[in-house]
Amino acid sequence: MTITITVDTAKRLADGDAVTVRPVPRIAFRGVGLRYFSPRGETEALCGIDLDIAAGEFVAIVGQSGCGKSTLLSLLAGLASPSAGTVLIDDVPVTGPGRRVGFMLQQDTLFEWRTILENTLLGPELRGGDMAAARDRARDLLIRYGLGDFMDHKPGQLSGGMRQRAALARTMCMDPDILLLDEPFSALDFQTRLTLSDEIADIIRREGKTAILVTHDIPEAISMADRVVVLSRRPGRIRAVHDIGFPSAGGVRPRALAVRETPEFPHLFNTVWEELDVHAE
Ligand SMILES: Nc1ncnc2c1ncn2[C@@H]1O[C@H](COP(=O)(O)OP(=O)(O)OP(=O)(O)O)[C@@H](O)[C@H]1O
Repeated sequence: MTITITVDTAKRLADGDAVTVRPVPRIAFRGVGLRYFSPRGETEALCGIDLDIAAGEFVAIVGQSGCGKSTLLSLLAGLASPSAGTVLIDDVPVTGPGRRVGFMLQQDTLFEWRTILENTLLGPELRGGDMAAARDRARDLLIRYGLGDFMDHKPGQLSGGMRQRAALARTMCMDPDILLLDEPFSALDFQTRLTLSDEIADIIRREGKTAILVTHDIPEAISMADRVVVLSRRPGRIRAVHDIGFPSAGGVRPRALAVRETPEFPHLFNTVWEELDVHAE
């Protein structure tokens, strides 16, 4: 007999059983569906989502507008509950917002009246605890993200890319295991977007976080992620999952550019584009 088990259940096996040990995924969607109810009627946003994401993996979600991408993130953040199925983090169902999940959004939502350091310290202030340690961590993060000289500046004195790095520092200061990135670069100009997406993917990988990026930008998804998940039109179902085999950044050219110049890129881009089915009625 061959049994596939999780690490947790390995102890219970009888001698002689052939065993494939599979670690518990950091994130699991099991048969997940979600319907919104409003005075204007019912909207089925997601249907039959089954997806495992390993610890440390970087997954991008692409799909047409309104297909349920942000809803998927809200389910993981515990801000919405599934109408069907279960969302699990380390095998534990998500029942509400928790400390393990951090958000990075399109709008950086920095408080304009607070300095960059004070913005970075917002989470620890709300959570309470050792503020001296939090201050050290915040300073260290800001230095590492290239904002060491701007800690005492107000957000209005920073460029769009710097503001997003500050927003990332604020999220990372809470040390989440999982990062949800909801179109974090879409308000930036193209050049900033390319370099910042590289920088942020590197930071997230270096710090061993598990990340889910929602984006409309196929090249961005391909160049940042380990896997690209394509959702169908609403109700969002998983249409395809692509493993991305490009090596990590490290060269002189930004990975976002280098990936676009590989021979595999056009085929992958066209495949995802067709799966998005933008012209269908
Ligand atoms: N709170 C809500 N109440 C009712 N319907 C909602 C609610 N939030 C989202 N919807 C609907 O659910 C569907 C999925 O929305 P969602 O924001 O998840 O899509 P999306 O793929 O992230 O869209 P976009 O790419 O445009 O941001 C849409 O039709 C949206 O109008």
